[in-house]
Amino acid sequence: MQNPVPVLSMRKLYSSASSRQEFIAEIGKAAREVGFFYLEDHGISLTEQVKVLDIAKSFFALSNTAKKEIQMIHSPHFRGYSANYSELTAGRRDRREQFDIMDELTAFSDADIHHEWQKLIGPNQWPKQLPEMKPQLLSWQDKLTEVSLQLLEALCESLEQPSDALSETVRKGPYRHTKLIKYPGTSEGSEQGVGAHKDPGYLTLVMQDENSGLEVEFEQQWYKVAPRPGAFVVNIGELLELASNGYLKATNHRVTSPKKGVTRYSSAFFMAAQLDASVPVLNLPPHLAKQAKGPTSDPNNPLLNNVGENVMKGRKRSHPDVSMRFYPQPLECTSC
Ligand SMILES: O=C(O)CCC(=O)C(=O)O
Ligand SMILES: [Fe+2]
Repeated sequence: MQNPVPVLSMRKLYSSASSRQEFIAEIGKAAREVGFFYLEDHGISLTEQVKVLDIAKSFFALSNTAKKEIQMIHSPHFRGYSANYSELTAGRRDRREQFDIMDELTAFSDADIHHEWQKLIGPNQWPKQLPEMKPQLLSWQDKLTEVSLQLLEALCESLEQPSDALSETVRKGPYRHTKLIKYPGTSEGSEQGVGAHKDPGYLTLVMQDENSGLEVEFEQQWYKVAPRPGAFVVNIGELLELASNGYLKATNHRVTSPKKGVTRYSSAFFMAAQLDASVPVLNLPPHLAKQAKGPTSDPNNPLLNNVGENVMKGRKRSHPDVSMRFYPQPLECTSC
């Protein structure tokens, strides 16, 4: 079977009332059946996208010394550069270099910290060699937030809820996380660029360059999500699966390394509820509720009520070196 990921045009959301309803039906179907879709006509130009991929290329081309100056190991807030094989997914090392940012904020003073997850909040680390990177990526992050918030509203409508059914959970500002990623080629056949996983938040928007590598699991098979110029690849995260009691689907995906001589660049934007939010399980109408089989992830998943604690748990698991340096007690004890 060919690529099961459908293509949606966001323009429909702002055209006639009937196009809007069409979009809502399409996004609902895609989010339920595949958990992935391509998004076109989202208002972010190809030029802006290329600029972000270009700054990613410039960043990863900096010397190792320059990149190490802003390595994540210097940041208790899990921001900055990660070298190949330093991140773990499903317990295995990912062969990818990354640069992570989140909201640019001032860290809490120790006296104001009541929950460990508050330490996620703080400033980003930026390379002094590329002063344009900070304004460019922060503005990119804002634009992708706008798109994601509109998609979240459309998804609420597709569940026959008011469009603002989840707005309270992002009112103070959703939790946002942007990554620039470089996947180096390999002669080893298929290496783990990033291992199979579901994203934890509400929604993820991925921008790929012209090289494929992203794969999605659909009906127990892996499919390549080929790049589509100008389109974002959007996927549903576990928080939306839980909020819809499993009606919407958070889908496993992974990236396999490109072959020798090819380098793949991408950027992923993750949006979750604000860190102190309690996310409601939506009260679906009976005809949808009877198709909601409960989430495939752990039904006792504390994600719904402890967004911040869960983000922290995920960051520690992915970056054990940062965790060891700043949060030396064992993982199991994070909430004791
Ligand atoms: O690089 C990509 O295409 C996707 C990356 C991804 O799934 C992730 O970082 O969660
Ligand atoms: Fe992902």
